[in-house]
Amino acid sequence: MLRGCVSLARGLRPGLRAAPHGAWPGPRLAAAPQPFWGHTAGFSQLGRPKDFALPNPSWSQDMMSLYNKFAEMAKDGTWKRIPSYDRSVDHLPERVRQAFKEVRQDTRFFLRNTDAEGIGFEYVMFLNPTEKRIVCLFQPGPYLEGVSGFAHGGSIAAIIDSTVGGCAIFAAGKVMTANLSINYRNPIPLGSVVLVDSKVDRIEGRKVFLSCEVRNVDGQTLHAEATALFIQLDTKTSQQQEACSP
Ligand SMILES: CCCCCCCC/C=C\CCCCCCCC(=O)SCCNC(=O)CCNC(=O)[C@H](O)C(C)(C)COP(=O)(O)OP(=O)(O)OC[C@H]1O[C@@H](n2cnc3c(N)ncnc32)[C@H](O)[C@@H]1OP(=O)(O)O
Repeated sequence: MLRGCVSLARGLRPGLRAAPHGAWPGPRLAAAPQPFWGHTAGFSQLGRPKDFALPNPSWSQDMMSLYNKFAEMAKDGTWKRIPSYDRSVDHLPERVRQAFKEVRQDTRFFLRNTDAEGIGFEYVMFLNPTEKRIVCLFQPGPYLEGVSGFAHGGSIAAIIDSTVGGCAIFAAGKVMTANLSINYRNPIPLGSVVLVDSKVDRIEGRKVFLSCEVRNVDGQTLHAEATALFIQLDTKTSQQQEACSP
């Protein structure tokens, strides 16, 4: 099974290649609380608060097996684990966060909206900078229920949006989702593990086009497939591989 997972992670999307990165505040948001994911620039975790994208006791054997496999592949730099925090601003490198000292303190990143382990979004993302691709290992907990026993479609959309969003940020800096189109093919059982495999297809001016597949661990079941369009908000901050620097 694990072999299947790895081949899935490596070869699921042979057509998908390459990309850079970035983040957000848009012109229309200038007067609003500053959004920020723009800086792909540093998936760094120096001096950061709790990193949620690390194993915890709620992770199933499948989740751990996949995590260990990707961690192994990360040793040569092919893949990079993306740290994950409970506030969006904490994803920014220190030098960038300094500019956000005035942002409100009561916010919470949607996918990390609970401290309890295992009941909500359990996930970890790995970035392949060369392929401009992010694979997210996702274990939906019981608080994500939609149809009895299965993950709510909105929660699936959220994890897809964030995974392709990570790719778009990496490729283009400050971005926002303009379009997300999802075909739900098979329900995702709560507590199971799926791979959300996303990549940048192409960039045309400010438009970043991406695609994504959600499959089970052996790759045989397609749970969902999606396409997305992200719009780059600030071309001046566009960066390419800087985000990959440690
Ligand atoms: C969080 C921590 C991150 C840390 C980073 C590292 C860690 C990575 C890990 C994890 C990453 C997590 C990432 C999360 C990701 C979540 C993202 C969201 O959910 S965003 C919320 C939902 N989206 C909105 O609320 C947008 C609302 N819409 C707007 O604000 C605007 O419409 C916007 C900015 C999208 C575009 O507005 P304009 O004024 O800048 O640009 P215009 O001129 O309208 O469009 C530009 C071009 O794009 C086309 N376009 C725009 N929208 C389109 C659409 N829906 N479909 C097709 N084309 C569209 C237009 O036709 C135009 O094309 P022509 O230049 O004329 O060829």
